[in-house]
Amino acid sequence: MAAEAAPGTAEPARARIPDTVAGGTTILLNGTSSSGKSSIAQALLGLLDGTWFHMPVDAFHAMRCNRPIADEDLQAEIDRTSKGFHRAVAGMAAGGNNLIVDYPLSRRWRLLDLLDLLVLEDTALIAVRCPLPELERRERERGDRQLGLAAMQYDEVHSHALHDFDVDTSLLTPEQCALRIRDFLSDRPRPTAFERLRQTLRSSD
Ligand SMILES: Nc1ncnc2c1ncn2[C@@H]1O[C@H](COP(=O)(O)OP(=O)(O)OP(=O)(O)O)[C@@H](O)[C@H]1O
Repeated sequence: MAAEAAPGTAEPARARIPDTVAGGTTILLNGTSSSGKSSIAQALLGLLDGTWFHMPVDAFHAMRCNRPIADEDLQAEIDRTSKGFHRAVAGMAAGGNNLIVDYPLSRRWRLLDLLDLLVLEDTALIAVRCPLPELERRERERGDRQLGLAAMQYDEVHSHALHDFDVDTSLLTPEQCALRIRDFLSDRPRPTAFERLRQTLRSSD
């Protein structure tokens, strides 16, 4: 696809930043590794009206150079990438884009940071749930994830308890989950989970 729809003006003084209306929707799929976030995101891309972007945090980790990282530096490296990812998501949303964000809130600071960056009323927080034995079965079957990763994330990922909508991928296919999320989006209650979480988790600020 062309990167430009039509040539822009060559005259710098006449250049204008396009007035893209913000107010797109951000769907945040929060679940452990192997819970089925990417599969649901792919199904949603084919289902939702309008233009949507799938933003998985994995794509940002994949951009990193291959230089080895010392064990003691690994967490700082992951945190830096996560922090940058949050701001990239917020930037795409600020441009007026609709987003499907595929991301485990496996550390509390990630949620707190996103509560400060995203437009609370435009964000739909979806819990992608799956029982641990099934997650471990998927991990073994796919073979491309560290064994035990889902178990490590399991307790923290949904620990703030509050979401706008839940799906259980041990009971539904990705397509069924996507259909339910689409139906939920067509009539979203307010305040959103993000609005309520901001109120409770940030009330001491
Ligand atoms: N609803 C489902 N029912 C059965 N299997 C599923 C379902 N959703 C995903 N899977 C399988 O589980 C595995 C992980 O799926 P997926 O990559 O979508 O998860 P993920 O949450 O994005 O994982 P990660 O965060 O590790 O990238 C895949 O092998 C996929 O086929």
